[in-house]
Amino acid sequence: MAGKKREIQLQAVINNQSLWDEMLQNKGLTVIDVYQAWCGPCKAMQTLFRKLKNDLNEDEILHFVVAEADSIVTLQPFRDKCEPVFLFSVNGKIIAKINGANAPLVNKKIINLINEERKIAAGEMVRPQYHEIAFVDSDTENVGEASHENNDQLYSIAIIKPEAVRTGKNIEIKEKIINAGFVIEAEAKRVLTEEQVKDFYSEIADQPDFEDFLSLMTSGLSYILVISQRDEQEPSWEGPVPNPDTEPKEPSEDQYETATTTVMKKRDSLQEYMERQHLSEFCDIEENIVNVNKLIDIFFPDFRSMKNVKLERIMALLRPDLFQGKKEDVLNIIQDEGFKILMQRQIVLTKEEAQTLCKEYENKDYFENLIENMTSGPSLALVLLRDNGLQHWKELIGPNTVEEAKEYLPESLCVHFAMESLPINQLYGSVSLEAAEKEIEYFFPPQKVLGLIKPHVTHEQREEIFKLIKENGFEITQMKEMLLNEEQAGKIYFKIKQKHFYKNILEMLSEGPSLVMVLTKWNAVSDWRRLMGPTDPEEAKLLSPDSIRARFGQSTLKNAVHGSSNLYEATEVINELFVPENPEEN
Ligand SMILES: Nc1ncnc2c1ncn2[C@@H]1O[C@H](COP(=O)(O)OP(=O)(O)OP(=O)(O)O)[C@@H](O)[C@H]1O
Repeated sequence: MAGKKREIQLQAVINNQSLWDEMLQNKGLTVIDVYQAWCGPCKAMQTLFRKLKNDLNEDEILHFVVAEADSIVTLQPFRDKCEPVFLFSVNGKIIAKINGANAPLVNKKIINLINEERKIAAGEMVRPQYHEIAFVDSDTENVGEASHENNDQLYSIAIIKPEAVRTGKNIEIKEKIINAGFVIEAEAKRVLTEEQVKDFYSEIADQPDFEDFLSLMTSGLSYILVISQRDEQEPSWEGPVPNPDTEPKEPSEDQYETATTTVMKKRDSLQEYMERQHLSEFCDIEENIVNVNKLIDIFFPDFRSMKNVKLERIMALLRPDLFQGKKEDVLNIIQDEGFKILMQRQIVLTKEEAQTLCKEYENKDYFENLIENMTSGPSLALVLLRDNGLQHWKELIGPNTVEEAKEYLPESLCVHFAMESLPINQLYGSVSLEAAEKEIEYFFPPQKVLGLIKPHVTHEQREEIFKLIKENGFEITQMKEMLLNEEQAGKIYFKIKQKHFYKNILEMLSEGPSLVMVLTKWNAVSDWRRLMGPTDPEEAKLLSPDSIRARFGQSTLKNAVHGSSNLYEATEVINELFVPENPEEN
């Protein structure tokens, strides 16, 4: 009975409409456990609420109530449901709902909202424009606020600031985030525009040093990370679910302690974790769901659709006979099957390489012939990307030998492209995703090139160029904004220092900050030059209308971008302009 007494003190009972309306006058956050008369309030969550009440110690702005759906008209949509529902009212506005006794989610929601209330009270932020949620029948809803809560609520956004990226601190921050049990779901590297900074940090915009902050935040590359909690870290305890047929049991004091501690420890917010690690000055965390969703929409427009897709990268190979005879046919099929060809190259395999790639045939009597055949001329190596790519490629090409393929998968490419010369599958594919990554690394070793976006290019055009860079398979591994001085410009353009137009280049570069980037991919030097297009934008428009210079160049001098001419030049200039990407390795 001691437990019962505590419950009454913990949660006010709301069992008619006028008490409900009165409750909406509460200042701050009210956590409402909506219950049915026949099954009573959710006992399992009371342990958590009691703990939060004690830990947060915010009785003025944190209230807990139980509200009986059967006797309150507003709560009609929640009648006759066996699953508990928790509503969150801030200053009388119901702004969120969580279905089910999901202790971690409820815990996180309360802590976030109370932290917000504290910041608002301290004048550190303005009250967000919450939208009041609509109550819909929770059995029929499959979109809207509730699914929002269950699916999206768990994401946070981390913005690693330019200064941290410049000094290589981003590596440590990412490692710590991962080691603490969070998952980096997506990552973008961007120089934030002034508008973006003003928008995201609007709550501190009236502070005297905001202009300095603005220039720091736009001075170079920031990392924007979408972060979630790792699933397996979810505490298994959710407390006993109330059963209408039996008297609900209170957890024992022991259970109560362990369970609640688990909840509190494991679901520590990312913000709290960063503060404990003394990393918050390098990295801002956004956990407010409205802002998180806004940031995801801006920086990761494909994020939600991509989350449901298992994109896999594999390596495929057309053996020499097939490559010589039917290359176009095979490439058409690959594209028709929904694979994106990320990279491709012709390669004459060495004996060792052929032996490694043909390992599965090493006991066959034709192995020697096979190796001879494989090294006799160019093969075509491809990196393919597709949803469920590994399995789909295996099914498409079929088994290792034509004999097996005829028996088990007569429709496969193995049968379709069988060649007289050898009884094997003329197509190869990685056996696993791990093997694929190793093969890709081996056959398509990444190269770095310096890319420079010239000062005349606008922020909007930069965004377009980032898109092209990404679409063309480059990774921006380092980036910063620099007002290039004569010495730095001389290092980039050392080859043309004697040219008559060199002084014009210096003048053009002094007109404003350039954006310098390290672009990484296989064959980066020549691929970047191809993407830039011819030096003269007019010529580019004719010869390569989709190139960057054709689209954003104004003249030969103001031709939007620069790129290293060869690998040696790229390495030299990158070393001059950037600190090593991983300082601890050096
Ligand atoms: N005749 C010219 N008049 C003015 N500027 C020029 C002229 N020719 C080249 N430039 C400028 O000098 C830069 C370097 O010239 P270069 O001949 O090395 O061209 P590139 O290799 O196509 O370009 P980049 O080195 O910038 O990638 C060009 O990008 C252009 O901005």
